[in-house]
Amino acid sequence: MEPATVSARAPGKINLDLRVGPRGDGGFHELVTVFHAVNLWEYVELELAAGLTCRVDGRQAAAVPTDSSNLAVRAIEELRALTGLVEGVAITIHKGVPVAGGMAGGSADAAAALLAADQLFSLGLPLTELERVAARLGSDVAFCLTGGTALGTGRGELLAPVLATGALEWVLVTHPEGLSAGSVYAECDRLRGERTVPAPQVDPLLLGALRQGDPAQIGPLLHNDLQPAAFSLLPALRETVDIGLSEGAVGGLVSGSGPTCVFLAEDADDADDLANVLAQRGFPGEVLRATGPAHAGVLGVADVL
Ligand SMILES: C[C@@](CO)(OP(=O)(O)O)[C@H](O)COP(=O)(O)OP(=O)(O)OC[C@H]1O[C@@H](n2ccc(N)nc2=O)[C@H](O)[C@@H]1O
Ligand SMILES: Nc1ncnc2c1ncn2[C@@H]1O[C@H](COP(=O)(O)OP(=O)(O)O)[C@@H](O)[C@H]1O
Repeated sequence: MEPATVSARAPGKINLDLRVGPRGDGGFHELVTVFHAVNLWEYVELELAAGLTCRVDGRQAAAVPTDSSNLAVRAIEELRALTGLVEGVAITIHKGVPVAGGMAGGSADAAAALLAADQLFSLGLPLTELERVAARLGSDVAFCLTGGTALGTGRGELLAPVLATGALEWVLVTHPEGLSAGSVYAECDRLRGERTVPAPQVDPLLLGALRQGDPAQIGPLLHNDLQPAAFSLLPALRETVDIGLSEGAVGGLVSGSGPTCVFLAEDADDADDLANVLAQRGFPGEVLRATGPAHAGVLGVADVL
């Protein structure tokens, strides 16, 4: 008997290093990025049902579409096209990652839906095949299938492991206004103007620091080429980053296309202290604690038939 319900979870991410090359012909930019998943989770439950439906609850759920533009719905549709599946599925998403926050929450939903569907329908697809499907859904989806700490190249969808040790302790400051990745890349292009942009390269010092697992070394090496564009579109973010750094973070920056700002602390106690201090500063968004690396996975099979 096939299980009737399967749940999976996938983490949100921070870009520890995001190097943006020139805009390519397809409109996408060549990237080199160090992805780092943290324990803010997207939970996706799939249940055998008639038709394909989607329900969303949790953080900022009202801002998430439930129609065929939802990335988890698109993930199931892509799998159906690939495998010839005809069964219907009811999708329930529980959001923990800020929406349009530069932390890949929608991508995590797509990734968790792929992991759960593979189990629900006993597809047994290899990771490489799931990554191919993921890449058709968005640049960050392939990383969200596994999480951890990884090097992304191409549009961000080509992955290689990064040798990283230890846990990293983060404080996150969200922003109530979302930023779309497309508009931030466009702003990055506008700010660059006619300047020649070199091929992107990861900072080897950061890779060395991650191997050591030393936050004090890692902090000053955090880098995001999209940060000036995010500051240009939402100037208040500059002050948020400055405040986090002045309150004792060992590093801080905008995550991906923003607007979430992330701060690295020396250890868990320092991160708790920093979170308490930042919570008093009256930012318009939330102050959250997170730890990385975090890993995606199928949670459990509930055989309710
Ligand atoms: C900026 C990053 C950094 O990890 O993450 P977020 O901040 O969105 O989480 C990613 O590159 C975003 O990935 P994702 O959000 O999956 O983007 P996609 O849906 O693939 O693309 C949305 C739009 O972003 C732009 N885009 C995306 C990836 C890339 N390498 N070059 C681009 O120029 C394109 O304009 C594209 O139409
Ligand atoms: N399952 C989903 N969860 C969140 N957003 C989604 C989802 N499916 C589609 N979207 C759309 O994608 C946009 C960006 O999503 P998200 O992944 O949260 O942010 P980011 O690209 O900044 O990491 C949202 O504004 C929303 O309209």
